[in-house]
Amino acid sequence: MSELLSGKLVAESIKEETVRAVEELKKRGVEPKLKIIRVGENPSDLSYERGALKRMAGCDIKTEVLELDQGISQDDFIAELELVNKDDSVHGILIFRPLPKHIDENVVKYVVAPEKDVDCFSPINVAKVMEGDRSGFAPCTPSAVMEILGHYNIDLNGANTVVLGRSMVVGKPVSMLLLKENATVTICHSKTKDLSKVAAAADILIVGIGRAKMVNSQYVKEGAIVLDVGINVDENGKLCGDVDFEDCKNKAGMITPVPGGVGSVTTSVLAKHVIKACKLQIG
Ligand SMILES: NC(=O)C1=CN([C@@H]2O[C@H](COP(=O)(O)OP(=O)(O)OC[C@H]3O[C@@H](n4cnc5c(N)ncnc54)[C@H](OP(=O)(O)O)[C@@H]3O)[C@@H](O)[C@H]2O)C=CC1
Ligand SMILES: Nc1nc(=O)c2c([nH]1)NC[C@@H]1CN(c3ccc(C(=O)N[C@@H](CCC(=O)O)C(=O)O)cc3)C=[N+]21
Repeated sequence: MSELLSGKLVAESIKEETVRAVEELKKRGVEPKLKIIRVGENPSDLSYERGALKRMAGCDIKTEVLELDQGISQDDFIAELELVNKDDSVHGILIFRPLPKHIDENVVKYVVAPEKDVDCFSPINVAKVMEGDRSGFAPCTPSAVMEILGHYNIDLNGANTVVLGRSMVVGKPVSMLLLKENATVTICHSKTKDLSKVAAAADILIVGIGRAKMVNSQYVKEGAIVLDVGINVDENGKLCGDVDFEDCKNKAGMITPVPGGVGSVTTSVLAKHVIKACKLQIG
């Protein structure tokens, strides 16, 4: 059995740092606050919301959920978002995505205040991730991957890293964050030829494709480090990743489980980002 990369452990260590930072802010009379904006009742939004609320409570970060009707017009959504932008008591804004189809994300993304945009929706923050400028906010999930690699002192310098998936939520930003740390990055997607062969060349394999247990031991080089970003529900209704953990656990050198892996670090990063946003805004 390979070494388990424990997201829970990493989450706990980020949480401790965050709790201390919140205490400091409160001494200065500042109460950090996150506003979650949810349109409708998408189950995956609700599941993230539950985890986020629990984590924020554990860090003593005030959190409010703005629940908007599934049918809200784009103009009304923008008006609501502008109110949150202007509200000085709110330091961080998390908008659940994807938004309903009638609300154009390519319009709305320009509205969210970049200094409050804790999950990298604004093009300003996307550009900063591309440029390797750490002054903005990278999305929480890719940042969680980096936190795990950092916590376990995994050397990225020149490391042969393969990322499966190229979404704006996971694959693309994590690739840019890895590149910033001088990893050599190969980005794969649904059109990649000989996917298992490309993956099996990696020293570090990051998987975010949304295909339950698709990545088996054929995709994994002996001793490779495997981080599974996937969150799916298997045939028995249990949470599982995009990696077939049972098949890969002996071949990989280090591997994240699901649950208890990357997903459990995401909300800790969210809390960390709220504190960063708060500090940015109070100066
Ligand atoms: N841990 C957490 O907190 C979070 C976890 N997730 C999870 O991460 C996973 C990915 O999410 P997300 O990026 O939003 O998903 P998307 O569906 O937006 O993107 C999936 C990506 O994987 C690629 N892909 C899909 N099927 C294959 C395949 N058979 N072979 C190779 N590449 C493939 C797609 O390629 P193409 O571009 O060619 O279509 C695409 O780039 C999901 O399991 C999701 O639940 C997501 C957000 C947060
Ligand atoms: N702007 C935005 N950013 C997101 O990151 C985002 C989003 N919108 N919309 C919804 C999806 C879905 N998503 C989940 C994350 C964790 C769990 C989850 O189940 N987490 C478990 C832990 C899982 C584990 O331990 O691996 C928990 O919190 O207990 C589910 C869903 C994020 N999303």
